[in-house]
Amino acid sequence: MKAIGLVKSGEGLEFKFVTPDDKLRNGEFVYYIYNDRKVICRVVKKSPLRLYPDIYLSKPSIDPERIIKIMGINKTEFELFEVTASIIGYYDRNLGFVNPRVIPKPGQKVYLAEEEVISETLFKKKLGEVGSIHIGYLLNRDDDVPAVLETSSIVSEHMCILASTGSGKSYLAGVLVEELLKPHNSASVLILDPHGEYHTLKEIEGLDEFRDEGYSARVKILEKDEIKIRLSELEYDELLNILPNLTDKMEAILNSVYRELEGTKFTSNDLIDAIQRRAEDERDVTARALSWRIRRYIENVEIIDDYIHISLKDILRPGMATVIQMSDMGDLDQQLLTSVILKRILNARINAEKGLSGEKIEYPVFVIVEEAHRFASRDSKSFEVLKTILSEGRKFGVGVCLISQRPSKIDSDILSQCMTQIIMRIVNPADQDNIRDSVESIGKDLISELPGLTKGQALVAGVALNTPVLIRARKRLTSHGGASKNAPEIWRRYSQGHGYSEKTEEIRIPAKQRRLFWEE
Ligand SMILES: Nc1ncnc2c1ncn2[C@@H]1O[C@H](COP(=O)(O)OP(=O)(O)OP(=O)(O)O)[C@@H](O)[C@H]1O
Repeated sequence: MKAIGLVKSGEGLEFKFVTPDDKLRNGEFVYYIYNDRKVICRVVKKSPLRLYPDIYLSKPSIDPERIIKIMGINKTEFELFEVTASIIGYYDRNLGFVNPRVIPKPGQKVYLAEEEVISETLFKKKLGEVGSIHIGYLLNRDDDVPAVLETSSIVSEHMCILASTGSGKSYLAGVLVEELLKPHNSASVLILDPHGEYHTLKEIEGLDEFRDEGYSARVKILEKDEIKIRLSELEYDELLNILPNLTDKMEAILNSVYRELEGTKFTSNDLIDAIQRRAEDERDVTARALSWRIRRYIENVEIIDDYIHISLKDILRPGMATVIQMSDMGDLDQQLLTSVILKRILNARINAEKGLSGEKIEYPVFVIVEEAHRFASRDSKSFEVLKTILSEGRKFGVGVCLISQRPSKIDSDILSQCMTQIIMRIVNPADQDNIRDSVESIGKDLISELPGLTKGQALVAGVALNTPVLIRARKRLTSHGGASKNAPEIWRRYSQGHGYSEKTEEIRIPAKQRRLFWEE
């Protein structure tokens, strides 16, 4: 235990101490002793104790240190810092952080929190422990002090990764999936990937870190043609959403035929036949117009099929991540698919937990939704189901990680249910305000760090750890599928006649993995 400074004064929940340590940074953790307990504090401000008089600084050609020497002033005074620290509290296993409400006395020693103190107090889980996620390292340390999240908290109480574009969100999400697929988690993960950034996770299958006795993590990549939703699985509102400009009369007919066929595995022809049966005669304009719309629109939505249906058991399994690549789909298809899949996952979990009949998934599931503002805004077709999962999913073990560069577009009720937040560099002022409002647990001092973060750095807060920390993401074990393109490099290769090939090797999907659906 080595003291780094002595307390100067204090008030309320903050105190000041003086230190010669020029490496101590904002956000760093220090402690003082109270009743034999280590009271953890966060450095929130640091400034030189004594400033050089302006006159010394007016001549850049003369080193101010020389002037001080000539004048016989003690130089060390100018090398001391006054640091303001905010008290977090001592850590109690049952109560969490307890603020002793006693500020340290002037002259009392302040210590830099050692790695063991940090891992015991800031994080709920130890590195490599069952149910732990090694997300990165503390940002304010030169040495690698691991930052660890608790898996069960993110699955039961959801999380979000928010940042401006290019800040490293999907890179970090890749780290998260890697951790979830390590043997000590063996999670069941589904990734809804609208940009095709996660296929490189397939490399996991070739790495030793994801194997253990009897365990070997799997990653499935599903492309557009491999994903189908049976028409009869759509709810009435979803069906209505696909058919534009229905008159009231058409809507009334559609509603009544839907109710008639509900619960059966009906096809678009069954719908049309039922409409015709209701028509007054063969020339009934409304029935003909409605039938035409069904042929024109429903049969054109590529992911909807009369017979084939994606089987949840094929895509959700412990120790497996499935990436649904939606990059070749239109917006409507992406939202419908998200809505239907999430609804079925929730229902299958409810069925399993409550012992009801129907499709069941017996284990918790973690779903990563990239570009979440497109799926969790009020006008999205998948809004309702996401809202339900975010508010009720915890009871049934359906966890969600929302990833977005436009958090202000995500419905605030949904965002406020993400009880663990990873926030990276955010430049847009509207998004900064939105985060300040929706993330109560983070103090102003930490929010003010956001614009200054660089790629891969993040503020992590919420229930998966004991107190907010600034981190740098750990290095990925797999390559990153969303790496920024180096345009001049590519142009030069082309112009020099070498052509261009991505560095990342093509990820081969084994033939047996294509057997994903069942046909009835
Ligand atoms: N921790 C990191 N270490 C090294 N490189 C990183 C790290 N995080 C991100 N990068 C690199 O930065 C670039 C942008 O990262 P990433 O694709 O994760 O950003 P993003 O926030 O998801 O952007 P977008 O919103 O455009 O999808 C990539 O080239 C990635 O390889």
